[in-house]
Amino acid sequence: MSDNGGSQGGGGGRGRRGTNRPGQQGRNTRPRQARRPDPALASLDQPRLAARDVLRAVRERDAYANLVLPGLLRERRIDGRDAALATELAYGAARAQGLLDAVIAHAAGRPVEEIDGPLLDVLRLGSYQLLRTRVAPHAAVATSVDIARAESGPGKAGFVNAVLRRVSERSQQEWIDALAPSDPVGRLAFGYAHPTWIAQAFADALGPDAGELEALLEADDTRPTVHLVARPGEISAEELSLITGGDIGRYSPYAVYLDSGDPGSLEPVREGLAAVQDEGSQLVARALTLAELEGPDGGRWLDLCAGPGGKAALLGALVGIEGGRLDAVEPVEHRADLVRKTTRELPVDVHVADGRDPGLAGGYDRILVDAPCTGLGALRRRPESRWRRTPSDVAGLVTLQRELLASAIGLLRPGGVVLYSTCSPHLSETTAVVADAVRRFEVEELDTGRYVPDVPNLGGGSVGVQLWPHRHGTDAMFLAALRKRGD
Ligand SMILES: C[S@@+](CC[C@H](N)C(=O)[O-])C[C@H]1O[C@@H](n2cnc3c(N)ncnc32)[C@H](O)[C@@H]1O
Repeated sequence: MSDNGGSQGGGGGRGRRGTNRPGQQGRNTRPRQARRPDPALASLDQPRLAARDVLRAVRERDAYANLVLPGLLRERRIDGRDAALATELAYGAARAQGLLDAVIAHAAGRPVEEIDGPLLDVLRLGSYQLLRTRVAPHAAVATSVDIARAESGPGKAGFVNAVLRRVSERSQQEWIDALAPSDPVGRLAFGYAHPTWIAQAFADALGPDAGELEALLEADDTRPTVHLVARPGEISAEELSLITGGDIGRYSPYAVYLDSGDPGSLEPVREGLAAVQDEGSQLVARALTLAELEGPDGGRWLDLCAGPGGKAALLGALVGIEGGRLDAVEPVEHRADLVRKTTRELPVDVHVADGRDPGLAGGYDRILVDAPCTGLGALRRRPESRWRRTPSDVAGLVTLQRELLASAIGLLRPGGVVLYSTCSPHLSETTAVVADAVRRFEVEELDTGRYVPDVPNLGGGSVGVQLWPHRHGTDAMFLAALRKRGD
């Protein structure tokens, strides 16, 4: 599913107002109940132990690193530089897992599946430091061996020591030269820690600009800047920038970029005047408001896939300025709750329903279909997700995307506009879904680039607009505006 995030890809983040990422429902995202402190672990390097515990939660219980880590840091009172180190190591090792595992397997002389899980976590942590940070090699090895010894005994610690020493014999580039596949896409994918099928999907979406694949993968292999949205009618981007010290965004009139720090601790975020939201998501919501209708805008707007509510909050604020109302549909109860919280005090009505048949009267002027998707455009924000997704995820999502877009078109009034968006650039989820709708229904595609004004480099694609991390610093959001033909 697409996201949002610290969460940004699909809308809001994890500020006090409680936004969450799409696609995270049903996961065990809470830090486990604090265990009784183990005296053997108390003497270990605490930031590294925290990072290791995050890797373990990701491996053992399918947890999301970016939701587990903040709780762990709070619970263990790890802050300042230690918190920054734990964050860098946990997210970095989760993101680079495929590359690290190939190196570990080679150094250990066996597939990683044959290495005990708890030792593999420690090896990933140590290898990440050796290959991708400036941590001194002896410190990377010694701290990892200490963790393995405290938990698994001296024999296992010896194994960790031997493998990490072998890893340390080559630089990251030397390992890439030795182990990467020889085909160009596979090689880039390996070096920038992406599954090859995802790099290939990116290359396909770049099309004639596929020469940018390396720049894209590099941007996608880096921790992103946090983007804030200044809620219209509550605070301006200028005021938010003054209060937070962040820079005003380049493209969205509501965006402010934060270099560092915990956005949840900022007063405007705590008070609900601002929230974490990728600038690309802001542009998507704004594009719906700018698209040209035929006939006047009656102020009946609909967000058909609203949870957790990042875009609904922006749309609710904007429709409210014109005296209109937004209906927000979300089938997952706890995500609908997040929409309610995020849109409190806005002219928004939340409906727990399936967007394919939401039971609402038609005749909407503007509809957003921010469809559930693979989220391949927001991998930067969800460190481990690239290693969880599989090509087989795509087909089921495409069916749902087509059905949701068809439902939206049915709910539009003639002359009304639907904006279809995904935080995935995968062509099956983007241009193919739109082309299918244009073929099957009485809709015309509008020139979507006009609704993201002043955003350069939108490429020459024939359908919709594709934003890219390496070009725009946003998640790889796709958007296309369709207008229903008049009677
Ligand atoms: C990409 S997210 C939307 C993000 C949201 N627009 C935001 O900005 O916060 C997709 C959402 O669609 C919801 N969804 C899944 N199946 C759906 C369906 N059949 N009808 C409507 N929404 C659905 C998911 O639960 C998820 O919350």
